[in-house]
Amino acid sequence: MSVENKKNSPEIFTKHDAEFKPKIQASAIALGSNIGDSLAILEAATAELAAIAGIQLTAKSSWYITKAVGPPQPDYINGCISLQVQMSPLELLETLLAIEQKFGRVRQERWGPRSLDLDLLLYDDLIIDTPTLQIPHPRMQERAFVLVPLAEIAPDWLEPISGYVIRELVKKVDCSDVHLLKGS
Ligand SMILES: Nc1ncnc2c1ncn2[C@@H]1O[C@H](COP(=O)(O)O)[C@@H](O)[C@H]1O
Ligand SMILES: Nc1nc2c(c(=O)[nH]1)N=C(COP(=O)(O)OP(=O)(O)O)CN2
Repeated sequence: MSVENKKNSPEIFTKHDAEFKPKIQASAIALGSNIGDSLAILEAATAELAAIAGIQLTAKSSWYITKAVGPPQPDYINGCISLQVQMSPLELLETLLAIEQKFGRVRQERWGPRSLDLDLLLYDDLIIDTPTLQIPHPRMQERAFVLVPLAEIAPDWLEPISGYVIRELVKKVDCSDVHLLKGS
């Protein structure tokens, strides 16, 4: 198959094809922060992403206060956005990592506190499994702090590994530690 055809057929991407630039695709991103002025950081990061060429913000969830999963640390603010992107999954990941850096993200312990975490959850119905990038995000199915905001903006999006849509996945997790941040 020609490169041009591969670009237009996301369903036949393989792990070796993550650098191909497709036409416009939908993507979902999870945002989280529990250090600094988290709400301001999350709003600014969203605006920063939306201003990038090749990215269009299509939906933004409410913000939620969530109990930290992992070692003891302050509560997080979490939310999700959906985008139309005209960049490859790898380019999108690099864009997210650059914005994390800009907002002072320091990588320390796994699941430790951070000023900004941006996770690439879904990219159309693509499945990618490489050392640097896994899509769908491998832990999204078990995370109420991801599924609750995602269900708000994309209830019918199919998570291609489980075969369930987001509104079904959110019913399978305990959402008692996820609370709407009033006014967001
Ligand atoms: N789907 C993904 N979204 C974000 N980061 C990913 C994804 N798949 C692999 N990665 C790698 O994870 C680290 C970032 O880890 P965090 O501690 O969650 O920020 C990054 O180096 C990616 O290569
Ligand atoms: N409530 C809440 N808890 C969390 C949150 C979060 O956003 N909200 N992010 C984490 C992410 O940890 P890390 O990025 O190190 O791991 P990952 O690669 O599994 O996403 C760990 N725990």
